[in-house]
Formats: sequence, C-alpha cells, structure tokens
Amino acid sequence: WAVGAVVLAVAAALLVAVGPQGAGAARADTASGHRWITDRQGRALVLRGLSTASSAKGAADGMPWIEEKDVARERRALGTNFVRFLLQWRKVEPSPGTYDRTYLRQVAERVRWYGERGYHVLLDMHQDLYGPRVGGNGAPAWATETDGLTSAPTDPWELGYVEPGTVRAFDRFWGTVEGDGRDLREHYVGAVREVARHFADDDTVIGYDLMNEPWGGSVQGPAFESGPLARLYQDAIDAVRTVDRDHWLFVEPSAIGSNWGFATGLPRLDDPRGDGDAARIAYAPHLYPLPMDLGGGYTGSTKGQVDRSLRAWREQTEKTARRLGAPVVIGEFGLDTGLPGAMEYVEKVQRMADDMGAGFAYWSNDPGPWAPWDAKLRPTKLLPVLDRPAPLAVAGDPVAYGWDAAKRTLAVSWRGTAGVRGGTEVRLPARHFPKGGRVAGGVQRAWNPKSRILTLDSGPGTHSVRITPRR
Ligand SMILES: CN(C)c1ccc(C(=O)NC[C@H]2N[C@H](CO)[C@@H](O)[C@@H]2O)cc1
Repeated sequence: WAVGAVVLAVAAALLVAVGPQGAGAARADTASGHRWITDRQGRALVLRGLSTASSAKGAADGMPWIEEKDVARERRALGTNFVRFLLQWRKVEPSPGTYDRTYLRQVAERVRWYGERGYHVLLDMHQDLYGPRVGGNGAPAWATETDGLTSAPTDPWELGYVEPGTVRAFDRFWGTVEGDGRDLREHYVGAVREVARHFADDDTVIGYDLMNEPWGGSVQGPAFESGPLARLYQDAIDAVRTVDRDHWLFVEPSAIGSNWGFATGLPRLDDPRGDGDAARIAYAPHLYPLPMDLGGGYTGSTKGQVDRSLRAWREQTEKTARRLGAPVVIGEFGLDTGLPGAMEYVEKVQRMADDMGAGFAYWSNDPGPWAPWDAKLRPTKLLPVLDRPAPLAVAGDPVAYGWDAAKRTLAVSWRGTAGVRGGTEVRLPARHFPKGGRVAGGVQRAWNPKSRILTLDSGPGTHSVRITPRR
C-alpha cells in the first residue's frame, strides 16, 4: 500500500507538472536520426555491458567484487565492450576538500583491466538513498545533514527515499532546506572534477555518469529536474571541462517516473566544448517498467502492461534525447532472472536497444539471481541471452543492425563516412557461429576466433551486410 501511495503521488506530480517540452527534431544528417559516441578512429560504438557492481556500495575500499580474471571471463563469455563502473563520493572525498588518490588509483587499476581487453568504461557517481548514514550508499557522512531526523530500514528498500532523515539529507544537499551555509553541491561538483582530473588522459574511460538515479527529496518531477538537478549537472559539466575537454558527460533523469516511461523535465544542457557535434553530453536513463518493479514477471496480464511501459519509455527517452542532442545509453535495466518470462523480456529490451541505436549496461554484475553468473560463478540462464551476436564498432553512420535468431542472421547496415578509420567490427558468439561467419553483401577483412570478432571492410557508400554461420 505504501509503495503504491509513493508511486501514485509521484506519478501525479509528473503527469500534472510535465509541461510542453521542446522535443527537438531528429537529426536529418544521420541515418539513425541521432548522434553516436565514437572511438578514436571515428567509429560509432555499440556499447553493451554490465553495471559493476552493487557490491562496491558497501565495500570498505569502495571496490567491486571482481578481480582481473573476472574481467577476462566476462569478455570471453559475453563479448561485452562496455562497463558502467560504480564509484562512491564517500571514497572520492572522505573529508571535506580532501581527495583519496589511493582510491582513484585503485579505480584506475580496474579501468586498466578493462582497457586491456577492449572495453570502454563509464565511471558512475553512484548513490542510492543518499548515503550510508541514512541507509543508503554514495555520500560521505560529513555531507549527510539530517537535522536529527531519522531513517529507519524499510522493506522494500525503495521506501527509504521517503524516510524523514533521508528526505532531509537530500533537501539539505539540494538547498531546498537552508543548511549551515556549507554548499554540499560545490563539494559534490569538486569530487566529480577530481575524478575527471584523474582520468582526463585515460582513453579507456568513455565518460562520467554525473549522478545515479537522482532524487529530489521534497521537490519532485520536472520542478526538480529542470531546477536543482539541471543546475547541478550544468555546474558539474562546466567543472569537468576545466580539466577534461574530451570525455562524455552522462546525465540521468530523476529515477522515479522516467524508469517507468513517464516524461522527464530534464532540459537541454550546455557543453563548453561547443554546440551540435562538439557537445559530448549523453543521456543515460534507467529502464524498470513499473509492473515489474511491483514484482510481476513478463507474462500474462503483466506482459501487456510491461510492453506498454516499454513503448512509453522508448518514446519519452527518444524525445528527451533529441531535446538534449544526446546519444542514448540505457544506464540500467535488469530483473530477477527467476521471474516468469524474464529471458523473453531481456531479449526484447536488447532488440529495442538495437532498434534505438542505444547502448546498455545491464544491472548488474553481482553474482546471483539478477546476473549472468551465480554465487559460484556458474552461468545462469541469462548468460546465453546476453551472449548475443552484435556489432561492436561501426565504421561510418549506422543505419540499422540486429540479430534474427530464427534466421540465424546478423544484419548490419551503415553509410561509410569520410575520415573514419578501421573496419566495422561485429562479435559472433561461438554458440551461434561455431565455425565463424559467412558474409553476404560485404567483405570480411579479418576473423579472430579467440575474441570472436569479425572485421568487415568499410569505405564510402552504403553497406548492407548479412552474416550467417559458416558451415
Ligand atoms: C523511490 N525512488 C526514488 C526509487 C525507487 C526505485 C528505484 C529502483 O528500483 N531503481 C532500480 C535499480 N537501480 C539501483 C541502482 O542504481 C538498484 O539498487 C535498483 O534495483 C530507484 C529509486
């Protein structure tokens, strides 16, 4: 009942408050209608990976459970090329204005593990429920001002967002309730800038996710997103650009509502790099359809509700991305793989991401029922669903791509773009392409049976390639 009350209250705030938002036009100069994050060779990146990892939230050293061998296993088993790596403000800035460079060096070591295997790393300034002092993770104790209000443990955990102490901590952070003058937001922006300073020259890092699932405390919906949240993002973007001119800045809408497909009031943000193609701001919403959040699987009457949520989510996401002039990376989607219809849902979201030209970081890489491996690191039924044929990098302007399991065909089409170097790389999992791929409509430049990466010739003009299993 309580969850329902929170949901309805926030939904009402969203539906009433979302005014006409300039949706922005799809780009006419790209086949996909949107921009792409590109690699150093100018190739459009199709980012597929895992959020790693929730275990970092409470770890004393702030590190996730993984060791280097686990990155090697992920690369072999899933062929992922992307990781959303969780950071904690409490570890970046353990006391006001003091930055823990040992922590940043430990993060850098893990970034290297990924970089040596061809991954692109998104550094995620992660929080849930503000911070440990109020039952969550993220913020340091010194930045958690509750004015003596308390936060009791809740079940489900999400109700913690309306615990008095947690609401007050957010309100003091956002300045909704005036505090002792110490501007917590300046400290937060300073911590983000310190992370960016540390990784400004690291080519494995693709960018910074400025805040995980932001929550406005007493201020909700577009009033929060177009107000305090947008101001914090703009301050963080401006601060990062004083030390890092190249990496992408990823922004998330308020978690509640947009996760489910409701509109977001996030306005366009400015990048000091410049406008248009010079700007490097990416949009990274999360996807958790409400019927599933309430425990339903992807089956029966819930399946139809989830499909409607997915359609609404895609429409709202693409509208916001156009307004921001931003490529889309689904920062999180995931579920308990034991739910009925779970694998069909994951397949559906992956196809939707293909159709959108969106990257994704599945939630999450924590061995267990939501993950591709269980507590003993044995494959779960999710693993083969994520181990899916897909392009990794497209040497031009992607037109469309997708895996047709029934026809056992991976189709990739693109327009060659002047100045883009290298070929188009696709990954062909052994489970679908045991002997590699047979290429129609294109020219195979290379095949690496170890990495399972097939490289296709590119060049000017339109390319439309279909890859089927070699017999
Ligand atoms: C009431 N609010 C603000 C709220 C409710 C529910 C979620 C959530 O389920 N989030 C989905 C997943 N994302 C986090 C990590 O980012 C995980 O802990 C959640 O399962 C978030 C916020």
